[in-house]
Amino acid sequence: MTDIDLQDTDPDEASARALTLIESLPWLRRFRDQIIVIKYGGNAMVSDELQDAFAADIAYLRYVGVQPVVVHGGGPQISSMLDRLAIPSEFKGGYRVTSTEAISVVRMVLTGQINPQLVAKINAHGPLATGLSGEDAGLFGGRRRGVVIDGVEHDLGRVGDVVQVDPQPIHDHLAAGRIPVVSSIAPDLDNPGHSLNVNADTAAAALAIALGAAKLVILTDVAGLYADWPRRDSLVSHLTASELRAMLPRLESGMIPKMRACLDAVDAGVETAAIIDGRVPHSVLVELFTEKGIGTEVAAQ
Ligand SMILES: Nc1ncnc2c1ncn2[C@@H]1O[C@H](COP(=O)(O)OP(=O)(O)O)[C@@H](O)[C@H]1O
Ligand SMILES: CC(=O)N[C@@H](CCC(=O)OP(=O)(O)O)C(=O)O
Repeated sequence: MTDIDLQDTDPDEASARALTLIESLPWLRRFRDQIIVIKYGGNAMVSDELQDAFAADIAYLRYVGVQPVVVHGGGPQISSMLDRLAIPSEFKGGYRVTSTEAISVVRMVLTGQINPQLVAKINAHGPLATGLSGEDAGLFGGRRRGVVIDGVEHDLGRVGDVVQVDPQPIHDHLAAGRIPVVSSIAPDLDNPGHSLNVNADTAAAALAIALGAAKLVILTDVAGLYADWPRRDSLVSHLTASELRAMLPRLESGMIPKMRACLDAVDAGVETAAIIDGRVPHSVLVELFTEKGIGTEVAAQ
């Protein structure tokens, strides 16, 4: 046993720490046994410190009785691998135009590199996480999509939407006490044997809906949604689904799939969806277990 020097214990500091812990009580109660889908974007993975903090948050959720499900992206990591291999890559309307050559690199980076790396980081806290891709056990079914920019339809190549989800493989892992970590690749339903590159925000929303998740949390590289981007004083902390619907046509590039994902999730019955700053270590815990949260929260009302 360690001796505690009572003279070193500052009662004010101890109370402040206790307040932070007790503030989490209603949220621990609210989310206990609930499924929460957390989308981890490539921009929030840029340092070992951030990845370690994220992995600790996910393990924490599991140990307090939440059922976390992680969906990850890796846009910047895919871009740098495509650059190294001299494969051209461009974005249209927030989606990567993905050639036949590029899709195998996307799959290699997401399912082959980022996914096992994240699983290993979470498993540093116990034998908890298991990796899977949207191609495993019929989890996702995808269909190709294009994008409309200024009224003109653009082809995106091997890019798709998740149009079908079989939540059973995820439920099986959750029932076994595991944390599923999912990469955003889907089999092409119209072209058996081929895969599609799915935006990870879109994949996370489809999974949250199919699982009946209590909340969707999306980590990104800004403090949240700015009503008047890039004016720093226009950060929105809470908005309703109808306010977001009205704002959607005015949003730019990367924010479009993200806010669309939040809206789709809330419209389909996920109680709340939040965009949070993945550059802030432990932002997942702050969002879930404090009264004020962090970032932008979307709710039906
Ligand atoms: N209204 C807005 N509010 C916040 N960020 C915005 C907005 N419009 C555009 N952005 C841009 O969207 C980016 C986030 O999208 P993206 O880069 O696709 O993120 P991620 O890689 O996390 O999926 C921000 O870094 C910011 O530059
Ligand atoms: C179609 C499409 O754009 N797919 C994304 C998939 C990865 C992703 O979404 O990663 P982030 O979450 O880090 O942005 C891409 O190729 O970059």
